Amino acid sequence: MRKPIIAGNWKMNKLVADGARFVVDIREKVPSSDEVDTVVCAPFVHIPFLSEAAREFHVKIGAQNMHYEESGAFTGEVSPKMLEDLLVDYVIIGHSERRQYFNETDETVNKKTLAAFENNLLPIVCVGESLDQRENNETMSFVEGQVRQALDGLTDEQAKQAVIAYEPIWAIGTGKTATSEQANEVCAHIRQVVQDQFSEEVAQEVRVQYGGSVKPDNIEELLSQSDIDGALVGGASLKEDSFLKLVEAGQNAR
Ligand SMILES: O=C(CO)COP(=O)(O)O
Repeated sequence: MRKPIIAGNWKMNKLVADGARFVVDIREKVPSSDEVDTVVCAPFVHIPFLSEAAREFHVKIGAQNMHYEESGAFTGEVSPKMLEDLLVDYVIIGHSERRQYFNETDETVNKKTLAAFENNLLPIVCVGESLDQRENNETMSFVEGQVRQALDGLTDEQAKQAVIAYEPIWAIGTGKTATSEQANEVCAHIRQVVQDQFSEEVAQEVRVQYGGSVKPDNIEELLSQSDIDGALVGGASLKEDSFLKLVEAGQNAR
């Protein structure tokens, strides 16, 4: 049985004091990580405080990006070693906003995914098609290509621990959620791709999240699907009460 994983992606929101208040407010209300993994993916400037505030509680802290090199002349970048040093647990890799606005490619996504494991970070690898691709029936082949390239070179043990977030671009921040059947169909396909690339055992363990306009009132339906193991949530993760409802749905989904 795969443990549900609910991750909030704050994107470029919240000042440090607001982020700090958020985690201090929720940390005692978050259920045990035996039941559900609860992750807050915050901008880098929040991370030193948040990882300290979350320690000894069941909130895990994630970054939203990183470089793949451990150090060097890469002005403005943050390395996986730096995140490991701050006891960060997860890192989002290849979010569609990074692919769209910051030249993230399948090749850099792969390098970052490998670098995450080398530095004791768990990657949340984002994949998903555009509206054009969906309308042209390219969803399955496009997502398959993204998954294969992202996970290329991982060992079976690493692939089992990876999290893959299926986020159709047309459903992000638009209020348009994929129907739970549409989302499940692609998540099941992703699992099949992982099975072909690695093994059935890996495919049964890898966790696949759905992301794109997930809210307290649609999450239960999404998590009731056979191949959706969690959610990666933007807008609805920014308020404490709404985020806690999402986490509660994750806890009840087991
Ligand atoms: O991009 C997302 C999470 O990474 C989804 O964002 P929304 O939940 O705001 O649609």
